[in-house]
Amino acid sequence: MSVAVKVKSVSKSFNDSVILDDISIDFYENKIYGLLGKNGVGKTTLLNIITKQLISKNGTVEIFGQNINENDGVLDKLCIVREREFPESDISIKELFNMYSYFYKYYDKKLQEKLCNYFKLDSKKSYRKLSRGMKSIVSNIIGICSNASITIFDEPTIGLDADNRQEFYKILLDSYIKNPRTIILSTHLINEVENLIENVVIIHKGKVIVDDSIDNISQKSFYISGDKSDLEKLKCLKDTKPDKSFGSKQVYKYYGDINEDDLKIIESLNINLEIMNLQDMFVHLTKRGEYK
Ligand SMILES: Nc1ncnc2c1ncn2[C@@H]1O[C@H](COP(=O)(O)OP(=O)(O)OP(=O)(O)O)[C@@H](O)[C@H]1O
Repeated sequence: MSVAVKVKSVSKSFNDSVILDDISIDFYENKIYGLLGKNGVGKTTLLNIITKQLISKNGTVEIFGQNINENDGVLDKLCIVREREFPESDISIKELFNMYSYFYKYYDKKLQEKLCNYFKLDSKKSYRKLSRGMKSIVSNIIGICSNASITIFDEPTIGLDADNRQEFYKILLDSYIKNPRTIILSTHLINEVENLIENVVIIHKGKVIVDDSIDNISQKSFYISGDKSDLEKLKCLKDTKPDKSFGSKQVYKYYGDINEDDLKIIESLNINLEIMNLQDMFVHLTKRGEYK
């Protein structure tokens, strides 16, 4: 499997505040990634560096093995869309679509028309006059129809109602099945993408703290519950606090490998092990100190 985007030792600071600290990530070809992180962690900054809209202090970005600073041409393989991508000029939606269809070699005009009808988008309308949600729909149509080898959606469902959010993910998956490519979804709405993404990258405090497949992650993410006196015997929970306590019962969230000794204790005592969902795992790994 070849690497579509290679981020190697990238760092970025703004006004002496380190946002990305020596980050390295391989985004593989034809996989769907979830890029996750709390507000202000640097997801957009990273995407801007990958798309050369921002220069990093050090490190390199390669697209299909080509350094973006040495070969501008490789950026043609990449499409990034976000709600605020387009200037607030009086350009019509149709003109915007035409611009993109001209730029992307495999742009799917037929699908664009189908999606415009489906979302009741009048392409003669000025982009500026669209609602926030409709602007997101325009961006998403461009991203899907671009058929770019690497397509990046930065918060694609901002402003969309629940129905349109579901529809977007369905259409994206359908398009991906017909034409597999590397898709990076940067989002806060983790529950929505959990069944769509194959790999997860989590950025926290300037570092990549998780870069793994959903399958591997689900084998390491657990709710562990039982009697306090039994749970105290587990080494993996040492120095951690329970998430919930009810009388003598406790529930812990745990991310990591469980050693053989702990597994034996779990089996022999009445300790319950359940797979934790991605959102809870994310919150668990990125939680801040107690609010006082
Ligand atoms: N041009 C800039 N000048 C100064 N600071 C910036 C600039 N761009 C981003 N930042 C700061 O860098 C940090 C990371 O911002 P970024 O937009 O990359 O975060 P994010 O993870 O995408 O956040 P969110 O999820 O809230 O959109 C923030 O503290 C932001 O204020």
